[in-house]
Amino acid sequence: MATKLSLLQHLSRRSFNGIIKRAPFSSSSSSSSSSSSFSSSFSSSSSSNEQELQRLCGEFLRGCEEDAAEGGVGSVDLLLGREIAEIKLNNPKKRNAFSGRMFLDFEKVVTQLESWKEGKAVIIHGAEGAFCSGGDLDFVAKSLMFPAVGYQMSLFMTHTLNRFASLPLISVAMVRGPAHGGGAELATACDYRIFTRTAEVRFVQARLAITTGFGGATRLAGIIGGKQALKFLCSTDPINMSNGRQLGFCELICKDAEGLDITKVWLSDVFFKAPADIIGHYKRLTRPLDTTALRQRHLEESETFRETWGTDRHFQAKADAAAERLRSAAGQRSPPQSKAKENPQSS
Ligand SMILES: CC[C@@H](C(=O)O)C(=O)SCCNC(=O)CCNC(=O)[C@H](O)C(C)(C)COP(=O)(O)OP(=O)(O)OC[C@H]1O[C@@H](n2cnc3c(N)ncnc32)[C@H](O)[C@@H]1OP(=O)(O)O
Repeated sequence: MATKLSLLQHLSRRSFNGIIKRAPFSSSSSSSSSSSSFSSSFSSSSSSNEQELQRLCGEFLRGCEEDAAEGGVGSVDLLLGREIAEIKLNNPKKRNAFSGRMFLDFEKVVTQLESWKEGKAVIIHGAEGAFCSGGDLDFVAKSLMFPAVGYQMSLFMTHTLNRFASLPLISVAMVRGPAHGGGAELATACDYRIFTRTAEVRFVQARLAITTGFGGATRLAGIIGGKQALKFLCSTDPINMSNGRQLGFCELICKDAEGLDITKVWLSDVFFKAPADIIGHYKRLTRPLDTTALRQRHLEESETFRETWGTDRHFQAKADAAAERLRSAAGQRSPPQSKAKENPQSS
């Protein structure tokens, strides 16, 4: 039912209901350089819905700026080559989890790529043996555990990944090691995925009693079909070298050390006979026919995320998962799941 409402109607009924007043990101008085650079990326927006989207994303970015100013770790680095751009997620001590600073960086990288006319492809990968372990749980715990702020994050990342997916470039996620939670969602925003032997794409959100926040469920269903997507989202089973190609999720599997080189050779062999502008035209001409329905589904995904994010059940499941990680690091068996996970009314 929520999806039938316009974003603006929906927000006025549900977003600013007091929860957001407690949320650290709710301050809307200050303006900042990166929020204004973000705003400029909505250049064609004129409707009130899009202004509202812009405002909420701006608020999320201001919170990210606070994290960066307080010494937030990690970065998203862009390396522009002759034909290929490389985006490196760089927070290796946390398996390249997204800190506030990295959300900011990622948006800036997408803005830069939007004006890169010479390029043909972009590869996204992670530093030091991991792709990305999702949101930085320290940043999440400090600043994001409110439904209204989770919603801001979800709108922001879904929109930024849609901008990324619309670049006139062939995009590839080179997945080495874990791509969990938001990291798995990131991999779905690319045109193609190349796995190394250690790749493990896992939509762990269900275990955390939340749904996907970055548009990943909609995108996964587009890649492997609704029936398979439903299984991997609910079971949290991994997509890896044993099933990735069969599912149509990844194109190739290679050794860890060769991931980047193989990806570049594959891009060049398959795509680079075409000039950059022709690649851009074909990107546009092969995009989904019904983008309105896609946007509507993404909005529904963000609204569903808000329903599940920051609830008691989410807090409990997050604590259970952390305890489980500690136990498995210590080589112990896990006890039964907590009651909170079984009872959707507990939030
Ligand atoms: C916010 C968006 C939301 C969404 O919409 O999906 C999310 O993304 S929620 C976050 C979902 N992600 C997770 O729950 C992943 C948690 N991490 C893991 O399960 C494991 O770390 C791993 C990714 C499978 C890697 O395992 P392993 O290689 O064995 O490494 P360690 O577990 O020892 O981790 C090393 C180091 O990194 C820290 N770490 C890992 N992930 C995160 C994270 N997401 N945020 C912050 N820190 C993270 C981990 O705590 C270890 O730190 P030290 O103990 O200090 O070395």
